[in-house]
Amino acid sequence: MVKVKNPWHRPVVIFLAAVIIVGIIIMVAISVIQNKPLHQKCKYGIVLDAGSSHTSVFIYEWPAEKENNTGMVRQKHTCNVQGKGISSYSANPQGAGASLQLCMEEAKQKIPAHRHPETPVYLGATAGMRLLRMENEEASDKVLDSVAHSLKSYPFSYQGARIISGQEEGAFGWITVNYLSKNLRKPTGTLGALDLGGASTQITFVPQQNIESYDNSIDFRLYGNDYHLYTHSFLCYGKDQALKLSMGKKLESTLKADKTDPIELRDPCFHPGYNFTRTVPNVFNTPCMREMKLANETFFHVGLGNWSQCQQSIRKVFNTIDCPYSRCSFNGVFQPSVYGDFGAFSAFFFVMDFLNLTSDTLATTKQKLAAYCSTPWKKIVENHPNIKEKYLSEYCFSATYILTLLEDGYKFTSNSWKDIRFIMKIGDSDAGWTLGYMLNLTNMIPAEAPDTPLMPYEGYVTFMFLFSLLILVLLLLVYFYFRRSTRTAQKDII
Ligand SMILES: Nc1ccn([C@@H]2O[C@H](COP(=O)(O)OP(=O)(O)O)[C@@H](O)[C@H]2O)c(=O)n1
Ligand SMILES: [Ca+2]
Repeated sequence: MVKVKNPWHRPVVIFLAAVIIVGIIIMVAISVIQNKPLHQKCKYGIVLDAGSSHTSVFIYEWPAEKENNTGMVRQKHTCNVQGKGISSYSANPQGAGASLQLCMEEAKQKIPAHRHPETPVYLGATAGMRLLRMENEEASDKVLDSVAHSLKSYPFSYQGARIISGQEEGAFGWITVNYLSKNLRKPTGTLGALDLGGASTQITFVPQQNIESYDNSIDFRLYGNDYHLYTHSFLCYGKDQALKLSMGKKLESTLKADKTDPIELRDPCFHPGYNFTRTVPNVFNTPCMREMKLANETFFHVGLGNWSQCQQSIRKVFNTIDCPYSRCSFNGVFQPSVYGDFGAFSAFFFVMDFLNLTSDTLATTKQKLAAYCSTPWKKIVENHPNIKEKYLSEYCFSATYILTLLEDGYKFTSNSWKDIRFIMKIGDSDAGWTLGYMLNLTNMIPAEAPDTPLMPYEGYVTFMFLFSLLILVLLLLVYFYFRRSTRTAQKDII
């Protein structure tokens, strides 16, 4: 028996296999490290939404190396400032700045200290401050100075405190919902935006028809796509101001019909059994209405709980007769037909969600709301002992106002009603104008699409892993094949 030994081939194969495996591991490790730092570096931004009813502080966060990709910015934290909106500090402007302290201290805790100096902070004030500016410009300037002074005292990068326009509020709300829905880099349609505040309401969408009025048209180029938007903001048509408009009209007609003392305002939008004493200036203290010559007179606000009469009374705050264009929403404002899906957020969501009316047909919504409005006030209070009576008493009015605004104002039909999605958040982030505002001011939405890698990061890692595995299996197969054929050759020789 002659045994032929090949003294070199087995160690060589093992050595080669080891080198290749180690090579692959190093290659994968390097590509992982190169594409994604081990510790994700985040950047931050702060936006204060100074609304008519309250101020909220939003902290946003995004991975530092991906800031130009759609959908990468997320809401890290929100803080609700105690007390009312900044416009309520007109008689005590210092109080406006001081009111922000607790939430700004919280922001200091939430954002890593080494990022503070580069973190931009913006304050945008909306309809409450627009109204204050109309009423008393000096007072509104003092309030803005006060909040600016307060924000500058923090270690962040202060970028300004200003009253944003209604067009900006509408357009940035639209950018937010479409950015969060990742609609902006896809050929698919976009989501219209419906925002209901306390003092104004906005409608923004990509229409199919021509926009006949210059004021309602906004053009954007985002990620290489052109968007031609219709937007309008109705000042005084937020739900709190609309309540004043509507009560004012009812009070006027009550006074015309019957001058008896005491004045009793019989209101179909409030529950049966509801009875509160109010003063006339309490209803008329707004630039949205001309003053009534009834200084300090009190009246009884008495609920009737009749939904259809309530809707009739609300219709009176919309002028749907005069229209200088081919078509209008109301008050002579041009509006093309609503088109596509809509996200309805802020008070649209809060009110409809509270009443469990976010997913019914228009007809069912009306039926359920009619039943709710006719529920006695005593029962409503019993069912919700933890909610402030002021808020609780207004849901029937607010929801009826929402239906009337959407149907009679914006001309949604029972068919297009199902295109409205009542939403509060998309993913982790609230729907609202603040995110869009920050994305715009930090240039995080480029006009042209940024260069994209051939493969997304996750796909790349998976690909590398599977590819390495394949090479390994092939190597093993070759090794075993080689070993078997050597053994067979050895046997043959034996
Ligand atoms: N949980 C909440 C929070 C706010 N809201 C209402 O949502 C509206 C928010 O308006 P806002 O303060 O943003 O006012 P604008 O300046 O946007 O008109 C107010 O009418 C609040 O009463 C609500 O109904 N439920
Ligand atoms: Ca708002």
